[in-house]
Amino acid sequence: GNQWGYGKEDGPSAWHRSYPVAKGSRQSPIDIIPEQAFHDNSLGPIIANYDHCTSINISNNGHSVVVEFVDSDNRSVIQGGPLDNPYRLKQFHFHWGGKGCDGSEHTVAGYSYASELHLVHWNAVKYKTFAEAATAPDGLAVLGIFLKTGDDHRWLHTITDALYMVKYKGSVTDFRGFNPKCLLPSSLHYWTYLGSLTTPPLHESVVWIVLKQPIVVSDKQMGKFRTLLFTGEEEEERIRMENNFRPPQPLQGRKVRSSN
Ligand SMILES: CCCCCNS(=O)(=O)c1cc(S(N)(=O)=O)ccc1C(=O)O
Ligand SMILES: [Zn+2]
Repeated sequence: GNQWGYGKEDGPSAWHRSYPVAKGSRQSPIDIIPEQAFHDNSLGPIIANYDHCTSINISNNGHSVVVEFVDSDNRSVIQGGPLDNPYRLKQFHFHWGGKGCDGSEHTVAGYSYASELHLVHWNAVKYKTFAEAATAPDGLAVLGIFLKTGDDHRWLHTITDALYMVKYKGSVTDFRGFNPKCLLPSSLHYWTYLGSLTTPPLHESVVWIVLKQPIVVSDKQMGKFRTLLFTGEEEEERIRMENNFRPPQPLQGRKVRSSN
């Protein structure tokens, strides 16, 4: 089957065996070097219209914790910036490290953050389904937001307080009325480049928009992510969900652009 993970045997260095695109020319994440990014004045601001979003549930898929949204219309979209049209919000999830270790996927001049939030959107103007968009070169737009540790994040509690209900792989529970705009930093300045999913199937279908300003969360809140398990309730072995991040991949001559 498609069992992949973040362990020694099934982790990122082994993914290429089942997913040869892992060695492709536009893989993610990458190390972003701010001084080498191209300031593109034609890059407008990112506009996230999440006020009419409808969250459905929160789940543990064995790789991360995921909040899914209704994406049957354009009620919650991201547009502007490098995007030619609105992209629909489908889900968001996180990547994080272990106790005291950082776990972001993108790095900034070699610097890792504690965690990285990914808001996944798809191009419903050009493609009929998410699955079709997920394999198209301009099919997905993922908004990446760094998390650094410090004070408590006022709104992240809504998520961390629900994690005990999705401790085990395969668990899902209702999660209504959550608006992810409360997880955005005050500045929407960003870097953007063409890349891929950072988990199998690693499709090279993502326009990445990585915000420069991290949000601040507490160590305690990060610790709650690490109470999740990679393993299911029925499994004997309990493996703590942590270090679920792919390391930076070769830039292969790609240009990283920077908004003002
Ligand atoms: C049809 C196959 C699509 C698989 C990708 N699904 S996804 O929601 O875009 C996704 C993106 C990402 S990522 N890190 O944004 O590339 C990670 C996991 C998933 C997931 O499947 O949960
Ligand atoms: Zn992700």
